Amino acid sequence: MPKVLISDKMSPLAEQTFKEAGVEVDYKPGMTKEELAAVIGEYDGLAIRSSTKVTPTILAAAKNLKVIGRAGIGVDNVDVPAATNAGVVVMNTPFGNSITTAEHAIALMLALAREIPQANASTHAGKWEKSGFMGVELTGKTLGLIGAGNIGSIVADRAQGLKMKVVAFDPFLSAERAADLGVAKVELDELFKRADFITLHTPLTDQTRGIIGKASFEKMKKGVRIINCARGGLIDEEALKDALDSGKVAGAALDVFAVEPAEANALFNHPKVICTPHLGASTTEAQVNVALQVAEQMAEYLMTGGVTNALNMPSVSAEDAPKLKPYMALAGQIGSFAGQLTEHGLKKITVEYEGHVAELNTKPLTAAVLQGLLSPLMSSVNMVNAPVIAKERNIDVTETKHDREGDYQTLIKLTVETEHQTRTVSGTLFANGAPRIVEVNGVRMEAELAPNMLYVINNDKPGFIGALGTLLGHNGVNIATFALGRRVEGEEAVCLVAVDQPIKDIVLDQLTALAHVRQAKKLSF
Ligand SMILES: NC(=O)C1=CN([C@@H]2O[C@H](COP(=O)(O)OP(=O)(O)OC[C@H]3O[C@@H](n4cnc5c(N)ncnc54)[C@H](O)[C@@H]3O)[C@@H](O)[C@H]2O)C=CC1
Ligand SMILES: O=C(O)C(=O)COP(=O)(O)O
Repeated sequence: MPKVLISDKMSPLAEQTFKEAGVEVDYKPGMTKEELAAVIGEYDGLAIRSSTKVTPTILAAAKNLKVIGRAGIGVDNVDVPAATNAGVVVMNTPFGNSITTAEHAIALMLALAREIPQANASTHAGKWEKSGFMGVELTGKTLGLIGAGNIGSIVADRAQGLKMKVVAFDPFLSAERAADLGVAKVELDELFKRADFITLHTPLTDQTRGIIGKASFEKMKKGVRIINCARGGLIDEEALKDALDSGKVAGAALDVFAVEPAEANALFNHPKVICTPHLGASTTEAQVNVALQVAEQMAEYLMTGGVTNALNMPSVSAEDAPKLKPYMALAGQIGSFAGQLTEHGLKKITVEYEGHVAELNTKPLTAAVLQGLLSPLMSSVNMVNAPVIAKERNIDVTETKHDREGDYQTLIKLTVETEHQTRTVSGTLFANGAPRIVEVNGVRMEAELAPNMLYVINNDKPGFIGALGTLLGHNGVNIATFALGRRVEGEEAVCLVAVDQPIKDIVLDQLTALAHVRQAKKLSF
């Protein structure tokens, strides 16, 4: 039974959902990083929010880990490239808390406009400062939206309900989408120039870190108000403090901070700053959504291989997972077959899908082909990291689907180009789901792959098969199945032999020395 650790505070529904799906679960929020490193080796899955930091050290200790599930959106607390290299799927729940977070941004904008937290504190203190809190109206004001994705779009919609004009900067926002949202797509400097309020809704990346800094404040309107419910590192906090002190910025509302938990911060206690402790996603509704969804997604992956909302692997629906399963085995075998024969640097890999298989989601199959192909050549390759490894090594990977009717109802063909040669191998599935190799280097055959196999290229001459059988027999190796094919009579032939005993190197040397043998290799599956 797979075992999952929930290491951040999460709705009890997550635990319940795991149990109902047949997954063992431990709920231990608030562990130190040392405590986490000490226990993570026991688990197949790790469910987190934003507190747990999944570092390379944690991943190195996570010997059994297969999936990390983020009950929420941002995964900047997970070293995703390190997880990918370790073959761990990272998934999030991209929509479960978006409405709630957008509402928090709107709430902070209203609170900023009317200084509600400050007025509240003053009134509780018995000061009755009626003239001390002169606010501004939102109606007719311009809201500058940095990032118009899921949350930014909801903020734009709600802001228009408040009769604001919305301008958006998002390099990936199309003109059509901007028109649908009713926002004006602008460049960042133009946004700074026009906005009365600015709200941030981008992930924290190398491009967005410090997107609001010293130089940006100089381009803004005097009296601008800034809201950040995305990630702390997006704003240079020191520069913001200076801009608040100079009066350039009239107020800032921050839910997120460069360092969290933020127990000390240059902006704390500033009279123009409103703070909440990363509460954007903290509503009953959002926490139910993300807890249920993350547990369902993780359990599905661990129990069926279905993949939803993964950041480092193609999706596989629960419906597709059983259909893909026999093809995964075939794809892996074809890849492994070619990989075991590869002796030179890989340049180009083409995977062609024909017939029934072409109607399926072939992305995971290509990943399985790559895993099979690269595994004999390097250690620790799996479906998650194989496409990344291929890319890092400049191996050109192409996937093609053919509509055409071929000789087989379903076929996967792999072409591998190395610095020295091109090799092909094709396979099909029989009606019972059993994989068969049906072509090698243009030679047709029908071979079932077994744990111990011999691959021989020989001249198509009388006497060869007899000599091979005699040699194996003399060495106590029993032949289980024998597949043979050739393109042209008397020329090159390919022979695939399944044997019941592993073949010793000395037998392979004798075989290579037989007349008419061009190449002989042991293969294992
Ligand atoms: N405070 C909180 O509790 C919560 C914070 N968040 C954070 O909110 C942020 C936004 O989340 P979503 O809207 O769901 O993400 P999303 O992925 O749907 O949208 C992000 C948008 O940012 C845009 N973007 C990327 N690079 C950009 C750049 N250099 N300049 C301008 N725009 C850029 C993208 O094109 C995309 O449209 C994330 O950082 C997420 O972690 C999300 C949920 C709760
Ligand atoms: O979903 C996100 O990106 C969030 O920032 C929410 O964080 P949390 O789960 O509340 O710690």
